[in-house]
Amino acid sequence: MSSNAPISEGRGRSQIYLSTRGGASGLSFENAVLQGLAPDGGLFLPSEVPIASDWESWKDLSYTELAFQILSLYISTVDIPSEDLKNILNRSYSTFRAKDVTPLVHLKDNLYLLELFHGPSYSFKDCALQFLGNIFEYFLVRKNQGKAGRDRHHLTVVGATSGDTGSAAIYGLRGKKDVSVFILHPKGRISPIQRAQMVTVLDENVHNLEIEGTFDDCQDIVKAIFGHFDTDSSLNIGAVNSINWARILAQIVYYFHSYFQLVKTNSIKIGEKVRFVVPTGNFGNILAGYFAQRMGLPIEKLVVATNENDILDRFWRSGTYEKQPVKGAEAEGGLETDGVKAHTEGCKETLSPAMDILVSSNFERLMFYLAKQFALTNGMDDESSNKKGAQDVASWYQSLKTTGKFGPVPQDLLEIGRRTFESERVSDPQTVQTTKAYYESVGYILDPHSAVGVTAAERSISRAGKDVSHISLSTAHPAKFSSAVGLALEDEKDFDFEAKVLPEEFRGLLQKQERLTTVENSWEHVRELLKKQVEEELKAGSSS
Ligand SMILES: Cc1ncc(COP(=O)(O)O)c(C=O)c1O
Ligand SMILES: N[C@@H](CCOP(=O)(O)O)C(=O)O
Repeated sequence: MSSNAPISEGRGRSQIYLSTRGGASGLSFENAVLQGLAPDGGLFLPSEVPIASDWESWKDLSYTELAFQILSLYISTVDIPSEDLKNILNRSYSTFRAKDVTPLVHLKDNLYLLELFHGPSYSFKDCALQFLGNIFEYFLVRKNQGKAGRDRHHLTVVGATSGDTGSAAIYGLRGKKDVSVFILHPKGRISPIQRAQMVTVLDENVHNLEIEGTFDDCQDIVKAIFGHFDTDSSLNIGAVNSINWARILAQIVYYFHSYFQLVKTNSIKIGEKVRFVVPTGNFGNILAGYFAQRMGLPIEKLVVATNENDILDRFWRSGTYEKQPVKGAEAEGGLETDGVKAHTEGCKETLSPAMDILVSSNFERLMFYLAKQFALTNGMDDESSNKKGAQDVASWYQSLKTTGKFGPVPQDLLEIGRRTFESERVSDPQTVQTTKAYYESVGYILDPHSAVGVTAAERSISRAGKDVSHISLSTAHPAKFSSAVGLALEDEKDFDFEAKVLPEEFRGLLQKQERLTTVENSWEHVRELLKKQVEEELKAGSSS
């Protein structure tokens, strides 16, 4: 394993972090992870994407050995010594129910499904959040050695969820010392099981806040809190959403792992190109695929699969990134879902609620790279292209904030992106149809997000042909979305949700004791609540 990235300051440049908006550079992995969001509102990125020139030699590694090889390219041994990183990875994936961590299932012909939901909370978020929980703990233990009471570094984690990040983060951080966790979710807009997975966790360091609004409102509140936190505050705010670089990093692993699984079953020869299809909301999962490709994995295309909240699909078609109210549900034969069926302020409630997102955080990271590559093709050197990329991103995101849109971006820049990305928009009726079709033809029960992906994969196959293998990412277990799955399969003769879908862990969950707070849709309000609660926890901690 090696990286052809040049070395500076004794580390690979891929182990030093900068902000997409140019306001921060030279950060260590530890600082990038603990800060979460850059002070200029940008997102952290490695200064360079490492090329793994001998990635093929990783073929027979176990999931955690592979994770170690990949993560070592981005984390210096100063940040985490190798033995410690290996231990953290072993612990993070020991909680998964599948031996392979992320098994690959053959659906039909050249279509494979990558099951990412075998972690504790039954969604793909566990693949990164078990790891993030453990590295937060690792950094805190190191910082707090020999310290007591108020001198200890306390991390206040604030996250927004449309249903899955919340429970994965809570499971990764519950009961951990020196951490308080606050998770914001949109009231009535997540499935009953997703809600119960969060609000029935009664550990004292876990706080669920429900907001009258959409996921984007929750995400905006989180970003505002990061942007406005008083510098003299005792609170060190940490991020669990995919704005945190560690989330993206850990997700790169399963792109390589699933590729090797195809090689090992002789479905492809090593070096052959494949397509990945990714149900997309905040653009974190598919961005990890982009890193895998840049590192050398033979990916022909990454297919973005959106539901009817389709800002990304519209971007790939037009080059303009624009928040826009979607048409009425009735116009497309919209269907009642796990929550409310109406849509407010442009965000429609669909059968795949975790993807009901208007603005995709991580798209900013991709835009940085596209702007940078565009600048390189125009003759700029590496340093100037970094500056130009950051300037473009800062101005696009300023425009998004003030006008609700940016673009159209230059056509040549869009074409650079289109070399790697394609996109598909999948409606609710199409999601239902695919769920039914796969149940009837191969007996597989897809969750609605994975059904969005498989629908997009079928369209991609019709373009790319039968010779290109497709790996479609399955992002959640169907039991989390009983109404949507029931809606698709209720007429099937032998379908029995309780017997065929519901895991033991979910039985009785909806009847358990709950703890949550309803909060006004205002970041100032949430900040005050946070400060008060953390102060109480710190007082209790220093007196115990
Ligand atoms: C089940 C499920 N599928 C897909 C997505 C979209 O993933 P991403 O936000 O990484 O694009 C999410 C959440 O974001 C999710 O919870
Ligand atoms: N779908 C997510 C939304 C948050 O995305 P993240 O990947 O940025 O944490 C969820 O389920 O919460």
